[in-house]
Amino acid sequence: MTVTVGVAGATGRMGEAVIAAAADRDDINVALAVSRSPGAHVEGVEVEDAADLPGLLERRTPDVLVDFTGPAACIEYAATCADAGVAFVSGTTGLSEGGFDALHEAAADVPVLYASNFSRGIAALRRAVREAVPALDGYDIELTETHHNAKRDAPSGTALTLLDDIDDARGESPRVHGREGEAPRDEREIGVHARRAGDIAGEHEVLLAGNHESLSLTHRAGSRGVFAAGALDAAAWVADRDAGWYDFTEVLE
Ligand SMILES: NC(=O)C1=CN([C@@H]2O[C@H](COP(=O)(O)OP(=O)(O)OC[C@H]3O[C@@H](n4cnc5c(N)ncnc54)[C@H](OP(=O)(O)O)[C@@H]3O)[C@@H](O)[C@H]2O)C=CC1
Ligand SMILES: O=C(O)C1=N[C@H](C(=O)O)C[C@H](O)C1
Repeated sequence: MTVTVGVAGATGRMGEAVIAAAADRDDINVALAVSRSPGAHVEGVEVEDAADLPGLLERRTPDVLVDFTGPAACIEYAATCADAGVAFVSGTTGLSEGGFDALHEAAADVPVLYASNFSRGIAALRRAVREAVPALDGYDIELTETHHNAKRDAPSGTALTLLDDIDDARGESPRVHGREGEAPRDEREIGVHARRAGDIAGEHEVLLAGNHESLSLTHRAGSRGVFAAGALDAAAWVADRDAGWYDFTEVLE
């Protein structure tokens, strides 16, 4: 079965990667691409004006809209998809709690699949973290993420997901963002460090140290292609589901 997708944020780094990845697949057809900078062509696909999204969804009838934009656009497009009966897949990060509430509202009407990271390696890292944290009770934990110099949100969405995983595994811990001054670290705190440099696609390290040993769990994305492939796998998986909230881990089961 071929799944037809629309791509929101088509002129962005991820939008371009998604359209390029779709061009290599037989199971995905890009029916529509939008951004606030229409007129461009990405892999031969014409990028249209995001302001026309409601009408474009009605005329082109994609099965799924794949969104990599910014928080405001993500919330707006989720509601537009809910009105149009189009499934919504989003990897946009930087959403507030209210933003997630808005996505959950859309999930009452259409399938919504959200992931702060669409790489399989990060899914495996999350499992490893959930296993390591209780096994290394009392060890200090520090989380470091590194991304390209144009990334807007910090810490990354993936870092926030990993912090939630750590809280689930050992109870809520205070988060210390960067560190300066003279006080030693609190034994329960988690240091969170966000680095921005060059064109790094995305790196996350969870460091656990104590008892004269340390364990470093690290994931490095080699290119955005890895996220694009995961997002398209998610689009293909979610296209014919019932309305509801879905997670990338379900795609991988
Ligand atoms: N979950 C995952 O696996 C991944 C998630 N991401 C996340 O995806 C998002 C996009 O990242 P990236 O592609 O690097 O960002 P870019 O800035 O390169 O691209 C963003 C795109 O979204 C459009 N856009 C932004 N805001 C709006 C808006 N309000 N209305 C309409 N269009 C808008 C931009 O259009 P315009 O040209 O008009 O500005 C642009 O096309 C980020 O939140 C990032 O963290 C990134 C990689 C992987
Ligand atoms: O903006 C990016 O580039 C990325 N954003 C996501 C995040 O915030 O975790 C995922 C990935 O690390 C790349």
